[in-house]
Amino acid sequence: MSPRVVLVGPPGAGKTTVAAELGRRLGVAVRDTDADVEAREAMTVQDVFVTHGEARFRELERDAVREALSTHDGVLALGGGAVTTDAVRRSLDGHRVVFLDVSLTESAARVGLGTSRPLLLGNVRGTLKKLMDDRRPLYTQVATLTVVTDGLSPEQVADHILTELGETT
Ligand SMILES: Nc1ncnc2c1ncn2[C@@H]1O[C@H](COP(=O)(O)OP(=O)(O)O)[C@@H](O)[C@H]1O
Ligand SMILES: O=C(O)C1=C[C@@H](OP(=O)(O)O)[C@@H](O)[C@H](O)C1
Ligand SMILES: [Mg+2]
Repeated sequence: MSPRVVLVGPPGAGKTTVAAELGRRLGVAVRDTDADVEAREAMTVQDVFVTHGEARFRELERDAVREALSTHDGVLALGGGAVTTDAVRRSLDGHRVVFLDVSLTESAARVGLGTSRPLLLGNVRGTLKKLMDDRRPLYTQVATLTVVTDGLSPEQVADHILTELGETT
């Protein structure tokens, strides 16, 4: 069993939102590894970071990705930092992986000043810039398709992915 498509990309790229749209269009189930970690730990991602630290979050995330890649056959959204874990990148080999790309300006606007992304607390734009610069090679490495999402609605992003993947709904 393998997901129909896996979405990667930085915070604000629209992974969670576009996964839901793709799931609706394809009529398949949707999973998000952040939600899987939250369900397993019975706390928010933010609380996992505060209580157990980022290293523990990355282990839980790695396990959630492995589990979803082998048991889920719908659409799968990863957290933005999942690709920083070597084992996650290796596990994505052979899967259909879409990199949702986004500019710093648009990502910062989408993420806003909300506190739900613990890594972005404080200087949102500066932290996002460093994180996007550092991770770009990793997103590119795992992706089988890249979609630039600036100026597109989630529905338009989903359209584009379905067309590129040769899926008709
Ligand atoms: N293509 C888009 N255009 C405009 N806003 C978007 C788009 N995709 C997502 N958003 C908004 O940006 C925010 C972050 O989206 P989300 O799906 O949580 O991103 P991610 O999971 O990649 O961090 C949400 O408020 C969402 O409604
Ligand atoms: O970029 C990151 O390291 C993170 C992104 C978040 O997911 P989204 O990319 O869905 O916001 C979430 O996994 C956590 O806050 C860490
Ligand atoms: Mg998300």
